[in-house]
Amino acid sequence: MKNFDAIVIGAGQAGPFLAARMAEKGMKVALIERKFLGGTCVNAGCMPTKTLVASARAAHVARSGAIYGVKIPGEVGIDMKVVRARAEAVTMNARNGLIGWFNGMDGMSVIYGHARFESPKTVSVNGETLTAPRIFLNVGARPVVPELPGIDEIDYLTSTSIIHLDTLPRHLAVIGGSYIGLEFAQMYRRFGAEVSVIEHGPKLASREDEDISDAIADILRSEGISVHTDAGSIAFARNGSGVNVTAGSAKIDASHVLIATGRKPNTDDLGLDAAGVVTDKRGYITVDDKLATNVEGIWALGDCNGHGAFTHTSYNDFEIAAANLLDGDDRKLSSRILAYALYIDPPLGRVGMTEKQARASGRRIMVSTRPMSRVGRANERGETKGFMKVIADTETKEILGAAILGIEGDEVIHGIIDAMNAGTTYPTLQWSVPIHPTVSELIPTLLADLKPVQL
Ligand SMILES: Cc1cc2nc3c(=O)[nH]c(=O)nc-3n(C[C@H](O)[C@H](O)[C@H](O)COP(=O)(O)OP(=O)(O)OC[C@H]3O[C@@H](n4cnc5c(N)ncnc54)[C@H](O)[C@@H]3O)c2cc1C
Ligand SMILES: NC(=O)c1ccc[n+]([C@@H]2O[C@H](COP(=O)([O-])OP(=O)(O)OC[C@H]3O[C@@H](n4cnc5c(N)ncnc54)[C@H](O)[C@@H]3O)[C@@H](O)[C@H]2O)c1
Repeated sequence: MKNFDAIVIGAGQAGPFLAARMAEKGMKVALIERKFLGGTCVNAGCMPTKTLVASARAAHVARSGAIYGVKIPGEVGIDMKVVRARAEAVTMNARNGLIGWFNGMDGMSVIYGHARFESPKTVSVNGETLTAPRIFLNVGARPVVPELPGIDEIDYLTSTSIIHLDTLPRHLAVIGGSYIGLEFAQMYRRFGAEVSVIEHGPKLASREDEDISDAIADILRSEGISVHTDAGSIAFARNGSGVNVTAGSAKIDASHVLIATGRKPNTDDLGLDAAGVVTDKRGYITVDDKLATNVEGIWALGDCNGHGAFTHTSYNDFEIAAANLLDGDDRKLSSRILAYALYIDPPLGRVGMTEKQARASGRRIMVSTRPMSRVGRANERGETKGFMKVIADTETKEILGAAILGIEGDEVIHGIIDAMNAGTTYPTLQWSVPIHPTVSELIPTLLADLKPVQL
């Protein structure tokens, strides 16, 4: 049996940083990872996909050159091998950066292998037993593949395998119309594939307000993507080297199928029963406001606790755990204001409540919207799709939430994220003096247009 002061299982976006902080404090730490340091974000998520999105945008801008008076002789072509190699290089730089950082770190043992609990204080990996008074779980999640008729007869892609594709599909059918599905749908359309999105719900990106979901669908349709919502029963049949996809009355002759129907936590093969750790019925580990599980000395961070499914929420879990356990601070999960972006182009930046959630909260609310076509910067850049929206509390004047679907929306939203985290009310933010010409300069104008809504 090997003794440690702490064991971290999973090297995603929380575990490595917490392990390093603990080692820095003089603790003897084991960091166990079954695949690659950096987890999903670095190896199969944000970093490769956003690199691919950048290639897709370059193709789109090149094709749009004529609008700007830029002449490109001949057709814009895509070299998928180069596209793939770029994403691979970004991943490898980040992964190797982590490997280099951990190499020779005092007090740190990085162990590659699949870890399982044997008891609340012991974990087995590669046939060895390790023990520690503190165990941190950062095991992440993986794609869900629904048992749809015919799925076992076909070759399908998931978000993990599609990033290794270095050829262009003739027709990509994307099952699932949320973050993963929509980012890949637009990307592959811009690479030159035909793309159909099949979503069984009534709206794309269904966590958003309907006006946002509708605007997203318009953006994708305007680029020639077929969008099928309320898709009815979905089934697959092999057709030579391709796949016939049926979705209600729609029939799609696809060459490739991407399954993007959600993710599930990697908690089913972790021996949680041996430790007595409780999960909810979907397998997410139950944690309190300080990320502690029901078993003393075991914490769960990142996607596996179901309180966020983003890199920044996982990293924030590390910050909360480190602040409480190492710095004598008192940080809580419930203080986090959720923000995220959807990286279609133009992107959607989001923070706080949707209008739907604000209405359901029973508050008296005010809402303001502004189309990007009335934003000077967007007109100058020739990219006027989308709109901005903000929701505020009529009585307290708090900003409750915002959505910026438009050029630089993922960056512009940070003005509102910062204001909300600082507790700034909308009348104060209205008096900021932003820079011209920017998209952000319209935020005070947007706030000035807040109108009460009928509940
Ligand atoms: C295609 C895609 C695009 C995304 N884009 C974005 C984005 O733009 N922005 C954003 O914020 N988020 C994005 N995400 C989500 C983001 O990647 C995750 O939320 C993020 O990686 C946080 O994960 P984590 O730290 O919880 O764990 P992960 O990063 O999933 O890491 C968990 C690690 O634990 C390891 N592991 C699991 N079980 C065991 C075990 N028993 N023993 C040893 N090791 C184990 C795994 O191998 C893995 O390395 C994207 C996800 C996908 C799939
Ligand atoms: N930009 C980002 O931050 C980003 C990008 C990609 C992924 N992610 C993370 O990855 C997670 C998973 O993303 P996702 O898009 O796979 O999942 P999701 O849970 O967000 O969406 C899944 C979608 O698939 C649909 N669906 C489910 N079953 C279906 C079926 N049988 N047929 C047709 N449609 C079906 C759902 O209605 C939903 O719209 C997200 O929660 C997100 O946090 C984040």
